[in-house]
Amino acid sequence: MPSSSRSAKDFFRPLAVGAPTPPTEIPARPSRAIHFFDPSNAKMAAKIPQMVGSVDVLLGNLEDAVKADNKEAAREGLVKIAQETDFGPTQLWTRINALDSPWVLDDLTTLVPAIGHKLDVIMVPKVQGAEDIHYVDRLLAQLEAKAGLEKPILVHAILETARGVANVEEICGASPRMQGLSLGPADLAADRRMKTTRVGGGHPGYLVRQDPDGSGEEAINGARTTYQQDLWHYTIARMVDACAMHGIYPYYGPFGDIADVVACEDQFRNAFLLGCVGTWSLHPKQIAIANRVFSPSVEDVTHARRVVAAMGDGTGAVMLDGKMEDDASLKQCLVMVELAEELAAIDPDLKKQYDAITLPGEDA
Ligand SMILES: CC(=O)SCCNC(=O)CCNC(=O)[C@H](O)C(C)(C)COP(=O)(O)OP(=O)(O)OC[C@H]1O[C@@H](n2cnc3c(N)ncnc32)[C@H](O)[C@@H]1OP(=O)(O)O
Ligand SMILES: CC(=O)C(=O)O
Ligand SMILES: [Mg+2]
Repeated sequence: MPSSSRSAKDFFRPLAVGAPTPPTEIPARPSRAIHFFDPSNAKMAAKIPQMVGSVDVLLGNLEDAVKADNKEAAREGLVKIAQETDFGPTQLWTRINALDSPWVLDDLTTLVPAIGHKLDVIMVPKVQGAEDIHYVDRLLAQLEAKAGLEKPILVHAILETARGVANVEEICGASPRMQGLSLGPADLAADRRMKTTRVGGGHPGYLVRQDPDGSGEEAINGARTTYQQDLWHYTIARMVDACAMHGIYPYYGPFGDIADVVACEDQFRNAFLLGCVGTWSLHPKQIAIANRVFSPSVEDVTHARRVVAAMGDGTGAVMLDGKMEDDASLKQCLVMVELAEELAAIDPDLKKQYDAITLPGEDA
């Protein structure tokens, strides 16, 4: 049951007369990389039409990282790009300004009538609780009705305040428009008064240390292995559970150390393994990393297909390569197989790789 003040029978009714009916299910559209661009930055904006087809989501950012003096130019720039570009299979998203900012009302009242028919998802920053989603939900319905839109615009919330994290389940269930959540590690760190100064990623001081080999000062000061820990594990795990419970999609967020492609890939992979479907890309070079990490490897798809084949009707237990497989490992393998199929449908390179897989006993 959605955590909404609306009754179950009203939950999927439009919130304004003439607005499109909200979805009862959120489609699983590939969104491995949500690529951010500043529509007020002429150099960046000029690159966007050429990026169509090479990235799953293009997101015109209007909030943080856009200078206050450029807020209007960013909004107008996004309208122009959206009107002039055929996005084909690539989704178009935007991140509006925060609900307590002086810009957000103009963001919504400009974008929905001008390009609402092209906008797939509106990302709302600094969401604190269901009340923020209810506000956006009603306003979007009114604007959609006025603009005569036929497809409802979906809503994505950024988890970047302590209150937002505490209310994560009610945020996910606040509206049938809810498409997903992203982690906002920079604002969240500030709001929690964490002692980091980075945009996402780890910290060398957040670690565990091997016990001393013996007792006394010499042992304590001796060589002891340390392991850096993931600062974001708890929040990502909460986000994944809340999203799964509500049938919506979790994403990692930004990785600000653009030069450190290795740690970026690790952070993305941790999120992928924990259940996230995608991440943000802040710079063109992060797109390839995200696409690689959030597409199951050929080895994983091969193994998953072998388990599916070995499990026959899907019940019972079998041994494969010395390991027990049963109904539950089959379900995990089906997650991989289905994701591979969804991605192959939009990514010809991946399709070629997955199509080339042959299982033992099959003809090559
Ligand atoms: C905490 C948060 O809220 S995170 C989300 C908000 N932040 C963002 O959206 C940041 C988006 N990204 C950016 O602003 C930029 O990538 C920066 C500032 C990080 C780096 O920008 P630059 O110093 O220009 O990077 P760099 O010199 O490597 O850029 C290479 C080229 O790629 C272009 N480019 C850089 N970032 C992007 C982008 N996100 N989209 C498209 N093109 C881009 C540059 O314009 C440049 O073009 P050129 O070769 O024609 O000169
Ligand atoms: C993603 C974001 O907005 C943040 O980390 O603050
Ligand atoms: Mg933020």
